[in-house]
Amino acid sequence: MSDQMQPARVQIPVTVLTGFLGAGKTTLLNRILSEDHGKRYAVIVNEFGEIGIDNDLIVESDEEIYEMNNGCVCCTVRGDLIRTLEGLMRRPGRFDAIIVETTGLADPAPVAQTFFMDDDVRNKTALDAVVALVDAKHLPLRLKDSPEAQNQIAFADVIVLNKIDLVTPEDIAQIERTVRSINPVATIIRAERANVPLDQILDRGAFDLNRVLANDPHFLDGDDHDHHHHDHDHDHDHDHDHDHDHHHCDDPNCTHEHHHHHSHIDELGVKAISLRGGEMDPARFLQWIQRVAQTDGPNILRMKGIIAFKDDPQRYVVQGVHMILEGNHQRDWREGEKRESRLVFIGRELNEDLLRKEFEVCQA
Ligand SMILES: Nc1nc2c(ncn2[C@@H]2O[C@H](COP(=O)(O)OP(=O)(O)OP(=O)(O)O)[C@@H](O)[C@H]2O)c(=O)[nH]1
Repeated sequence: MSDQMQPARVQIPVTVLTGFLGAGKTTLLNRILSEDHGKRYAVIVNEFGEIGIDNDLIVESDEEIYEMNNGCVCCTVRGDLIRTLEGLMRRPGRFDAIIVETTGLADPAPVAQTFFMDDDVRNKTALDAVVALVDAKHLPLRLKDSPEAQNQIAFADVIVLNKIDLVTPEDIAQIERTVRSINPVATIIRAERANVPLDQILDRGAFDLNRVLANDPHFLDGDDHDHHHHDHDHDHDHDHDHDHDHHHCDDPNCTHEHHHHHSHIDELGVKAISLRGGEMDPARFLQWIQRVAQTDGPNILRMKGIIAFKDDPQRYVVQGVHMILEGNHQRDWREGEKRESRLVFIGRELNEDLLRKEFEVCQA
């Protein structure tokens, strides 16, 4: 049936934020949520690691935030994504656009595919742009060790070359050439703390299905297996407490790599270590975390935590990428909120037992 036969529909624009671990996706999302643009966004966040820290790092706003923490959006939680989108569509008029923040290890292609595969989703939404954040400082390293980083850049319509404050002007020029060589057509915007003019990333109508099909003629094929996946998801929810969420990807029926070079997280050798404890001694904790960033930094793709310091009325947020570490007070602990400390390391060859022991010793 030709599209002309269909009655005109209002399609809700969807922006997909991609980019490797720590590249600046949440920073950009927080800008979008904080800026006075008069639009209402529904935000869907998918996170790697089971403690759910990302959701605590998103600024408070009036927007509706939906969390998907049961796996990686590019594989097992695609069914969740479709269900969440369908739920949103049942309440039209509550928001003007949708933003999907993917995990740093996600392949954006199957996420984008979702907006074309499912009839209901396809009719009611329009993929507006895939926006990729790039960490200018760590990109050369990422291109060597993480094929996902390259996929994310290759698939993007708009690329935010972020963290330019951490590199020299000569480096930026070189990195921009590298990015350009991976993706010759995307718009590239340089940024510090993702300070891009929002009209350059939102409501762009930048997603180009024809370009995607030219690169991957199978982009719109193979719905069967995906349906199988949807049925499959919930069998695995109990896996949740294992060291990380991605083992279900070993499902022999998972065919993403078939079309999309999806490298499994296990193949990347990336592991998430989630630590939980009580109140921490500030001096001991800060000294320890700085030492860890120094000694284990090369293996730490991402670190983030929310720490309850003894006698401190505010939550302390600590986060890092490799050897770069940041810490800030965030907000007051709420009445009745459990004063616990949570810390996640995502990386390679990390000594879980040792990190766990040392973390415990930092407790007050
Ligand atoms: N120096 C510097 N730091 C930045 C910049 N943008 C973000 N950061 C910091 O980099 C870290 C990661 O930023 P996020 O926005 O959380 O990155 P993300 O892509 O959401 O990370 P994941 O969700 O873990 O994949 C945080 O500590 C940020 O404060 C920048 O332009 N310059």
